[in-house]
Amino acid sequence: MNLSCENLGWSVRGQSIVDGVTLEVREGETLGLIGPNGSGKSTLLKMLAGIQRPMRGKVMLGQRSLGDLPQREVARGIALVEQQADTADRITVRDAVELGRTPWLSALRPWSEDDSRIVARALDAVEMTAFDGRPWHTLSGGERQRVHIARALAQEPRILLLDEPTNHLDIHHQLSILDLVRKLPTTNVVALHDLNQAMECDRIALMHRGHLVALGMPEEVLTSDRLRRVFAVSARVMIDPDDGRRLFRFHRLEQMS
Ligand SMILES: Nc1ncnc2c1ncn2[C@@H]1O[C@H](COP(=O)(O)OP(=O)(O)OP(=O)(O)O)[C@@H](O)[C@H]1O
Repeated sequence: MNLSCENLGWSVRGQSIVDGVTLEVREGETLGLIGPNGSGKSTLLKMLAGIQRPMRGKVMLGQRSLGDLPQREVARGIALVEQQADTADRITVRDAVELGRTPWLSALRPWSEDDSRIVARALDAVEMTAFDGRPWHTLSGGERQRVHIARALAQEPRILLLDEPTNHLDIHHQLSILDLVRKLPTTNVVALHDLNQAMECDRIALMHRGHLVALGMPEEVLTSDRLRRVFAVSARVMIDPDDGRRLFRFHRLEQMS
């Protein structure tokens, strides 16, 4: 099921934060969402997830506008891991992940062994099984981030939206989370600041001052001219001799000779 948006916009006090964004996320792809601080990535993700109502335009899940769908149906289709997500203090790691099953439960469909298996699998995917009885407030920032991701996985969405999921994570867990996300059978949109990590996505969407200024294959979007204009950096491309992949090394513009 495709997620798309048309002419999406959101403003605050007359200032445009997201403006005229039209985008179709392809089924099964991992789309990297990049852009400088304040360029509108989180606002766009929240509108795509249906937790922030667009002021202009619309978000479509398949053929239907998100605004016309019941919240429960949206929650079964789309999971969002927010940047500074927090949760109530007095719960354990397992409780937090079990919350991901909420959209699937009802009086007619109570908690079952299947739900327990899905929760266990989600904890395992983020390497948090050993923490399952730990109170939430005792977790480190990176551990909390991994539990939030597990909660989203337990939701078994078709579309997974992640706002800087590698924030707080050590390098091992950054790589394993990104690897995990790429291998999931879901359609993913991942906001990232690390442009070398973004290069590993199927496509990249580049936001600048609320506008979507480029969308395409990583090497088409991340040209040195764009990096200079949007991020005010110059980039040197290096090739990894082991696998031939491109890597960036960045310099602030004023450092350039
Ligand atoms: N409710 C709000 N009230 C006022 N300003 C807002 C509000 N929400 C967002 N903004 C502003 O909109 C701009 C875009 O914010 P957003 O969080 O979408 O950017 P971002 O690209 O995700 O940034 P970052 O990379 O720093 O996380 C920022 O300048 C932010 O301060």
